[in-house]
This record gives sequence, structure tokens and C-alpha cells, in this order.
Amino acid sequence: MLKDKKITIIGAGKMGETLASRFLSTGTLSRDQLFITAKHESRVAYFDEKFGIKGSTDNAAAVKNADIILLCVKPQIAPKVIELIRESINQDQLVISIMAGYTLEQLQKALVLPLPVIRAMPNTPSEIGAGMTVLASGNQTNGDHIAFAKALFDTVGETTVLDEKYFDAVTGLSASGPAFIYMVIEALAEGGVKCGLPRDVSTTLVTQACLGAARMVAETGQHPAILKDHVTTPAGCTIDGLLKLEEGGLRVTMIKAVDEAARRAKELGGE
Ligand SMILES: NC(=O)C1=CN([C@@H]2O[C@H](COP(=O)(O)OP(=O)(O)OC[C@H]3O[C@@H](n4cnc5c(N)ncnc54)[C@H](OP(=O)(O)O)[C@@H]3O)[C@@H](O)[C@H]2O)C=CC1
Ligand SMILES: O=C(O)[C@@H]1CCC=N1
Repeated sequence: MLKDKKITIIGAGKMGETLASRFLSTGTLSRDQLFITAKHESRVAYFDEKFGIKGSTDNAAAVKNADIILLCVKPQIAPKVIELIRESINQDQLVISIMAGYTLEQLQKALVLPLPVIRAMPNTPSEIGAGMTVLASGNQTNGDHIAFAKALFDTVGETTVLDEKYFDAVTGLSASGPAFIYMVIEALAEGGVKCGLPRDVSTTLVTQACLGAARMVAETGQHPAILKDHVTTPAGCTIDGLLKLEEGGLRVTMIKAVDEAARRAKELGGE
């Protein structure tokens, strides 16, 4: 489906690189199908050296021959960047934005022409094909546009389509979530070190505990609370650890972390 499509990534930073490298490594796209832009020439040169993907700092020229334009700049500079490209885009092209907080309505207004637009919210585990992407589409899109977006993001992990009203929550949980989990992994590994484990062993053990626990939730379909109860032997050791987590307010803190990230995501679109 994507074999003859040309894709321009506007703003090839961390996420642009994550997506491009996966598109290439899975054979979904060839380097000739990809083009990138960045602010600095050094970043453009980096993409050429590392992936053989050509690029430039000229956003308007970069979108002209693309079938799909993937907007990966920060939401704060979206109005400026869209103003640069909008006169070079036509209705045969599909615009996909991964920008946090920047709504389909804002995107459509900034582009002026009624163009097919899709919002996508991926996350960094996309780099290894373990990503999660949520899609929402604008009112000019048809089934083909959604199928293209799905085919693209299916190569980086799981994909689902949701109403746009959920996007700030999706951003706070699914896109920011990996950072929260890395912090948990880091902290638990420190716990192992505190108890005398070598650091590398500690990190391996906590990583496997996280992978195993995540797979248990995904594959057994059981509620996490039930799975937690299976670990927690009466008068055993786990309950003492859980008590410390409750004393430290882990659950409240986690809920607030997602809520705060979602609140900030919403705010980003208006800056
Ligand atoms: N990081 C994440 O986990 C996720 C991020 N997102 C969204 O992805 C987007 C990018 O985030 P991220 O990759 O982390 O950010 P980065 O800061 O790594 O990337 C932004 C890129 O934009 C480029 N850029 C800046 N100004 C311009 C310009 N005028 N024209 C063209 N390119 C420009 C920068 O170029 P240069 O390198 O030359 O400075 C940089 O490469 C954001 O909108 C974010 O909300 C969505 C989901 C997850
Ligand atoms: O922190 C951010 O703003 C971006 C969007 C979601 C994940 N990273």
C-alpha cells in the first residue's frame, strides 16, 4: 500500500528519527521514499550520513512532491511552520500531525485549504516496533487516508482509532507514559542496588519483571489488582513492600502524573 508513496517528515527530531528508522528497518519504505526537514543543516546531514535519507531546511520545497506530510515539529512552532508550507500543499496530499495538543481544527484552520488531515499520537517504543499509536481523522479524510496512516503506524507497533476528544488523555498516558515507566524501572533497580545486587543484575531483573507483568496483563486479560494479589502471600514479604508504596502515595502520584501531563498537552496546542 505504501510502496509508491513519498513521505516528507517536517521536523525530524527524536520522534521523526524514531519513525523514519523503523519505516526503513521494516522495509515499509525505502530511503528514496523519505525526505526530512530540520531547523539546522547539521541535523539534515546527520540523516543523510546515518540513514541515507535526503533532507533540507526548506520546508515549503520539501512538501511539494510528497504524498504524505508528517508534521513532527513541536506544537509551539506549528503556526509558523504551517504558514511556510501551506501554499505548497494541495488536496491530493495527506497531512498527518503527531504534535501534542495541536487539534485537527487548529491544523485545518492553519492550512486554510480543506485538506485531508489526521492526528496521530505515537510513542518512543515505536523505535523497536513496540509502540502504540492512536489516530483521529479530520472531516476531509476518506477510508484510503485512514488506511495509509494505519499502514504507516502499524509498522511501529499497535494502532487504534479514537475520537479526538481523548487525545490529551492519550498523550498524557500513552505518549508520556514510557517516561513514567522508565522512572519506575530506574527506581526499582536502585532498590535492588540498596539490597546489595550488582547494578546490571538489578536492572536486568526489574526489566524482566516489568516485561513479565505487562505481558500478564495483556495476555491473561486479568485485572492488575488480581494479578497483584497472586504475588502477595499473606504475612509474606510483598505486602510489606506494597505498604511502603501506599505510604509513599504511589497510586495517587501516578494518577496525578497522567492528569498533569494531559493538562499540559492541552495547553501546548494553544502556545
Ligand atoms: N518525544 C515523544 O515521545 C513524542 C513526541 N510527540 C510530538 O512529536 C513532536 C516532536 O517531538 P520530539 O521529536 O520529541 O522533538 P525534537 O525537539 O526532538 O524535534 C523537533 C525537530 O523539529 C525541528 N525543527 C525546529 N524548527 C523547525 C523548523 N522551522 N522547520 C523544520 N524543522 C524544525 C528540529 O530541528 P533541529 O534538530 O535542526 O533543531 C528538531 O529536529 C512534538 O510535536 C511532540 O509533541 C508525540 C509523541 C511522542
Ligand atoms: O513531552 C512531550 O511534550 C512529548 C509529547 C508526548 C511525549 N513527549
